[in-house]
Amino acid sequence: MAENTKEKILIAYASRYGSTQEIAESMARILEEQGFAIDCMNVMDVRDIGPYAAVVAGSPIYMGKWLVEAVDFIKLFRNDLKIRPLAIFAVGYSMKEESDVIRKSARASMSEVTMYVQPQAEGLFAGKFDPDTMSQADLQIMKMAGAVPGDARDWTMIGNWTRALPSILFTLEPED
Ligand SMILES: Cc1cc2nc3c(=O)[nH]c(=O)nc-3n(C[C@H](O)[C@H](O)[C@H](O)COP(=O)(O)O)c2cc1C
Repeated sequence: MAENTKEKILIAYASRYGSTQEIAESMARILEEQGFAIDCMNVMDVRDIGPYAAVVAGSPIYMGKWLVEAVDFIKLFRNDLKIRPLAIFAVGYSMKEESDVIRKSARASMSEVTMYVQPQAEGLFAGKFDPDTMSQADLQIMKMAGAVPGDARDWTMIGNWTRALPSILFTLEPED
């Protein structure tokens, strides 16, 4: 049983086909095991940031950008997010391959967000392409991009990033 602080953390995600939701839920389980109280919910269901000591917010990348509801969430709550620790993460199929160019373009998907807030941690995770769950329009785009179906989520990487969060988010500022 973890003996950590009982700080309450919000994990807010956007997700069109569920793969980012599953990543958020796995983060929630890990942080709960560490003793935190977690609310994990879609960004569209968040009404108030007030009860939370810290926030983790994530979105899949579509056409190089976060989903609009995730950006709207950050914009709407930016004043509350500025005064508490924040981590953000992006999920994209391109990240199944490791390269500086890919990481750079994935980080660029968060530039709309980092215009408003300054997160203490940023995560970039590979996502999932499941043709069976996708709209025809989205499927066509993925096919045109030459994407090969598969689940590239790296649960070890996601777990390691999540386990490191508390010490990053709750590091006390030195007193002067
Ligand atoms: C229409 C479309 C556009 C996409 N654009 C990108 C992209 O620009 N960069 C990227 O890395 N992944 C891209 N992806 C892949 C998604 O980010 C990936 O499948 C992700 O896991 C989906 O998350 P979700 O299941 O939570 O919606 C795209 C997928 C679709 C269907």
